[in-house]
Order: sequence, then C-alpha cells, then structure tokens
Amino acid sequence: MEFTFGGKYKLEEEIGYGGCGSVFMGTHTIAGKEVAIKVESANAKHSMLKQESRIYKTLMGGPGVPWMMWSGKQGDYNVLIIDLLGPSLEDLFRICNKHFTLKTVLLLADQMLSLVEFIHSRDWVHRDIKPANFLMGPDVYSNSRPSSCDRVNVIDFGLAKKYTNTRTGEHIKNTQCDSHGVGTPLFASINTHKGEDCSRRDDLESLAYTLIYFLRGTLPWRKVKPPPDADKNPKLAWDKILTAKLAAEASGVITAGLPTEFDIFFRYVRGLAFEDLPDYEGCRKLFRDLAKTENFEYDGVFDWTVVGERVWRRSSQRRSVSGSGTGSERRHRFCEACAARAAMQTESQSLPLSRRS
Ligand SMILES: Nc1ncnc2c1ncn2[C@@H]1O[C@H](COP(=O)(O)OP(=O)(O)OP(=O)(O)O)[C@@H](O)[C@H]1O
Repeated sequence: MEFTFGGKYKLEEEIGYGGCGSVFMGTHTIAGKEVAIKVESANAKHSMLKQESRIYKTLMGGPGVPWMMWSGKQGDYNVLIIDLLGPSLEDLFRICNKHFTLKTVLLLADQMLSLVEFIHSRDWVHRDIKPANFLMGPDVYSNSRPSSCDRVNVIDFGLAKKYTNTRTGEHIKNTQCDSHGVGTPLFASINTHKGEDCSRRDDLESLAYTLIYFLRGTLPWRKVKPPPDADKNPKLAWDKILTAKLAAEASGVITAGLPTEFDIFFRYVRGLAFEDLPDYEGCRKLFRDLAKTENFEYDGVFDWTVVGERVWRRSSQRRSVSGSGTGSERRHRFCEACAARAAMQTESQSLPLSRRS
C-alpha cells in the first residue's frame, strides 16, 4: 500500500525516530525530489509537530535551516515535510570512534554558533541543543563548493520557545518553576536543571557541552545512573545529574586538559545573566583565533570527509539534493565515507588533549 502526504510526497522507509514520532524518507511524486517526512499521531495531547511547523515558517530560508515544503494533518497524523539531510553529528561522532579532532570541533563550533545566533535573532530559544539535532547537508547558498556536504543544519524545534513577549518585544522575565529541566539531561544547562526558564544563555551552555563532548568523547556525568524511582518521577534523575554537573563544574573537570578557549567559552556562558545578549561574534573569534594559531583552515574538510569523494551533489533544482541511487543508499555511502576516513585516522592526527592545562 502506498501513502502520499501533502498530495504529492510518497512515503518511503523510516530513517529516524524520536520522542515525537517517526521520520521517513519521501519523494515528490513528479519532481522526484527527496524529502524527510516527520509524522506524529494526531491524537497526541500536545502536538509538538504543529509547534515545530510554526517555528519552521519563521526560520526557514536561514542558512542551515531546512526548508519546510508542507505541514498539516492528514488522516490520523500530523505531518511535517522538510529537506532531506545527511547524518547527524551524533551519527558521525560514533562513526569516528567517539572523538573529533580539534580542527573538526572548531569548524563545527563556527557554524553552530552562527546557527544558534540565527535562531535567537528570530526570538526563539531551541532548548534541545545536542549533537543529534545537527545534521550535515549540502550548502545550498554556496557556489564555491556546490557539491560539498559541509553545511551544519539544525532540526527539531519541538521544544523551542519564544524568549520575547510577542506583544511588547521585551525579553521575558525569569520564572522559577518546580519542574525538572527541558531538553536532554546530558546536554541541558545547569539553570535549566534548577527549573529556571530557558533563555539564550542556556542554548549556548548546551553548545559548550556539545563541543566538549566531541573533544573528550564523553561528559563527566555521562554515566550517572538514574535512581530507582526515576520512571515515576523523572525529576529525581534530573536532580542526580545536576548534582554531578555542579560537582564537575566546581572541580574544573569539565574543561580540564582541553585548550583554554573551551574553558573561557564555558565560563563565559555560565556567567551570562538570564536576559543577556551573548557576544556570538566574540565567541566565534575566540575559536577562530585558536584555529589560526593551530594553522587550521576553514576548508570544509572534517574528520569524516574523504577528500575527493563527494557523496552529495547539488542538482540544478534549488535546495534539492541529488545523486545516483536512492536517498538511503546515499546516506549509507556517506556514512561509509565517514567510516573510511575514521579508519584512516592515525593517533598523531588526533588532538593531544593534555597539550594545554
Ligand atoms: N530532515 C531530515 N533529514 C534526514 N534525517 C532526519 C531529518 N529530520 C530528522 N531526521 C532523523 O530522524 C531523527 C529524529 O528526528 P527529530 O529529532 O526531528 O525527532 P524527535 O521525535 O523530535 O526526536 P527527539 O525525541 O530526539 O527530540 C533524527 O535524529 C535524524 O536521524
């Protein structure tokens, strides 16, 4: 049986799933353009997908934000159709044996800071910044490397929230609630754990944890086991991780052994007040200066890039991804390329984490 959504997008195999529902590949029945179709039960008490589609409408067109082709309710489902992208940074991190070199992390940091800045410039906080919510894809705006796949894209706006008052445009006031944090405990900010509202600083703190995770291969609270009653009361698990985060912060272990710039960045975002406008450009400069010292080029060559192999090709159609084979084959080939690159990496290419104190 064949399912078609939005009148013209044929549903194909499942490519991902999450708390909200499933994500499938799909194809435009006439143009052949491949898309990602996110599907949620229409019976959901609180529709994350409706919220997500409202946010895509205000963000799409921004660099690194997938284009939304269609959203709506069809039968028993709420549906969102967006650009099909490549693997997530979490996928690639695993493929690269849970370690990214300093160069890759700095290349990612530059784009991720700009992405977060863009979301904030449209008055949203993402509230679930983590490696799984950044997907690689082609840069549809760049003519210099049309066939590359070196653009970081951000997805999953189901938890995003306005940090400004829609009527007055003023920053919302910080409200303390008794609930546990929002987002993903591993990457959530300390203030979020404490039940404070999220603002721009919290997305940046999650970004700091993400970058540190890439360099270290883990985070100090990664192995904290949930207490026995956490199923009934998730706050217990969140609180246990909060205790571990605070202890790690106090002991300085979070950034120990990493280049000083990561400690500066972490301390900077931890020091931001609820309504502060972060200095995104200053943060980018901090990391760019480090890249300069290390003689790294912003050349779009990541740990998983196999030089000379181009898996994604831009078609003449704007924002579309083309290439031979089905989309899943291409996704697979891209991952194979990453694996090959990871296997080629030698110890000497890896960042000596103890290089600086
Ligand atoms: N546009 C896309 N192109 C390719 N794969 C995608 C796309 N969107 C989502 N996916 C895949 O589906 C997975 C789940 O997507 P998403 O994070 O949007 O769902 P979710 O239900 O909100 O997840 P979570 O519970 O983690 O918040 C992603 O990790 C990714 O692997």
